[in-house]
Amino acid sequence: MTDSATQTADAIVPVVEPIPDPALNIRELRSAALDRLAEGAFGREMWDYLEGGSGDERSLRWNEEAWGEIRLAPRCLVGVDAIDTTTTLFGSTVASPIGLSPAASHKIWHADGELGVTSAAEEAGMIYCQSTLGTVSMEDVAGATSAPLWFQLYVRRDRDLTASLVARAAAAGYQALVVTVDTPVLGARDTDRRRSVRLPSGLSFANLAGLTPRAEPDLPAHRRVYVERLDPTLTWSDITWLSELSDLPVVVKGVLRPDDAARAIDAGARGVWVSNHGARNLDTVVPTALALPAVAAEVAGRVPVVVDSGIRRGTDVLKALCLGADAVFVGRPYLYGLAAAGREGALAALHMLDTELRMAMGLCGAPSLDALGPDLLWS
Ligand SMILES: Cc1cc2nc3c(=O)[nH]c(=O)nc-3n(C[C@H](O)[C@H](O)[C@H](O)COP(=O)(O)O)c2cc1C
Ligand SMILES: CCCCC(=O)C(=O)O
Repeated sequence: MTDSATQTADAIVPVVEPIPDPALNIRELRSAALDRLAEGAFGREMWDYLEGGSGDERSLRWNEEAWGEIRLAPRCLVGVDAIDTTTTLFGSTVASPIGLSPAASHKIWHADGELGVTSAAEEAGMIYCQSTLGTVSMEDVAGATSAPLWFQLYVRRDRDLTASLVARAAAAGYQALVVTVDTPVLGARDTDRRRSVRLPSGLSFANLAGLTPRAEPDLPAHRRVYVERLDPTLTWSDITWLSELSDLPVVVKGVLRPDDAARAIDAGARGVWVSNHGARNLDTVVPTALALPAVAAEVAGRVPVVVDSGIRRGTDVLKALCLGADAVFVGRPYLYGLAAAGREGALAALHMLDTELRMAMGLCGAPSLDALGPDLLWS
């Protein structure tokens, strides 16, 4: 037996820090993100901005629950030794139907920021959609990656400035213009309102650098950061204008109703994105798992249907594909990874979802995406 009193310091104090168990799933990555952010000066503020929903956060809970509640009816004895998840969207063939939803200001969670995340998307073979409100410019993102890129547009009141963003996205090689239509005004994001969410010093909205917007209404300081960047006058005629403005296919993000999906296509959109913005805007809004089937039925294959909000497992991805989505995007999951461990954490999140999707496809007797259909859902 060792007498602890005679042990040397080296024997008592571990020389190497214990390595934390790597997170195995998005829930564990979420905990890791929370732990890491809790150490930083503005960590709690940044966590609340990442995680929060609007109002009483009912839709935030529903989003995840609604995917979870759909039950699977797997086929057996199909032969699933080779699983193929490749798909083609707007002319680009990608390894996975999972994509990265646009999210503002990645650098507030980790210095790796947008470049780290796009590098992870490239390695995972997934589409990255950059936000208008990125902390790295769209040109710098495009110059640093060969990942397929889409550009998310917040239409500005100043249409000349808006048109200049679209022209830059086209010139920089983005492959689609995602127009967010579910945020004409800001919702009841109570935690952000209480904490006056703002960009930490040293960071800026790089796409908007040097652009002076037309004078906008006077707002209290805490509402300026985001509200100034929204346009409550947006209507369907703007979708037509945008779809004629460049060759970029316009994808309308934030559709929840079949009649709006039909109007989007009539207005010139070449893609429909079913989203409730991760329940960050309108509380008690329908979860996308419930909205998707009717939208997909209305679209009927005329244009690609994308879905996001509440996807946390490969089984959620599989269910969305069975319900008619052509691609399934995630927001918070890769941001948890980014906040927990920068580029490597974001990559871990993408690998988790990809691995789980492949497992679910194998277990459901669906070796390729075209084998996924509503018959795999228990009714
Ligand atoms: C922190 C954060 C910032 C976001 N910023 C944007 C944005 O700039 N533009 C946009 O269209 N959507 C934005 N979204 C919404 C996402 O694109 C996406 O619709 C949502 O996160 C999907 O839900 P999920 O987080 O449950 O996956 C943001 C979401 C989060 C969590
Ligand atoms: C005004 C919206 C700011 C970015 C965003 O879309 C989000 O935080 O969800």
